Amino acid sequence: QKKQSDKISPVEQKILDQGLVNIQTVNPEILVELKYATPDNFMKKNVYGELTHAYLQPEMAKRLSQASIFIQRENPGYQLLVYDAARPNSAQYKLWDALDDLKIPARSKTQYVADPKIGSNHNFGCAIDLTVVDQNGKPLDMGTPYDFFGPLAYPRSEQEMLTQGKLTSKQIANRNILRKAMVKAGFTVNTTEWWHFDGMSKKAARAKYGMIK
Ligand SMILES: C[C@@H](N)C(=O)N[C@H](C)C(=O)O
Ligand SMILES: [Zn+2]
Repeated sequence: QKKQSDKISPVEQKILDQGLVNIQTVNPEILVELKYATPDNFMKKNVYGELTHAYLQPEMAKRLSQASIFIQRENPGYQLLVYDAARPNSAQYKLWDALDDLKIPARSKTQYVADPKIGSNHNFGCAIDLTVVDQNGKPLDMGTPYDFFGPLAYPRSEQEMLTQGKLTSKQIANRNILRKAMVKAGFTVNTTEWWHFDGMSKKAARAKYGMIK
């Protein structure tokens, strides 16, 4: 992973002013590759501008740090790699609109991107997208890439995918390494995205925190 610049941009200063923290200041062992701040994402463009660090609410960052410590203790050499954390609601609209270009039917859109009018837990600094890397810094094989929008990525469909020979037991075991650490730290699993974890319900996040615009 590339060394991130230490410079704090105005958009990031606003996020810090809302009380969020840079997760790498809480635990520098957590790796970050903010996909939406690069063209390497499903929209093939940077939609984050000068937001290049991963921010979370302090209690979420603390829990993520616990998950990282757990992963490293149980699997020496492995580390968490964060793909996304706090996401401005303005970017949520861009993700939502981009699903139309992928021809995702309107009725299925919320399985993959939360409706920006309601807001995603990412918009409150209470959700994380991440994977695990091995001792060589290589992401574990989870059966699909990040933001693969379809049943192969659904935790709820893993047994079916295994039976159909579309996922291997090793790929499911790799997902379980990530899930075990995140659940132990108090996060909940998303049924349609193996990489996405929530720290609380959307209702609770909205009641407790302000939206990142
Ligand atoms: C788009 C994907 N990375 C994601 O985070 N989806 C969830 C459902 C969200 O937008 O909250
Ligand atoms: Zn997510």
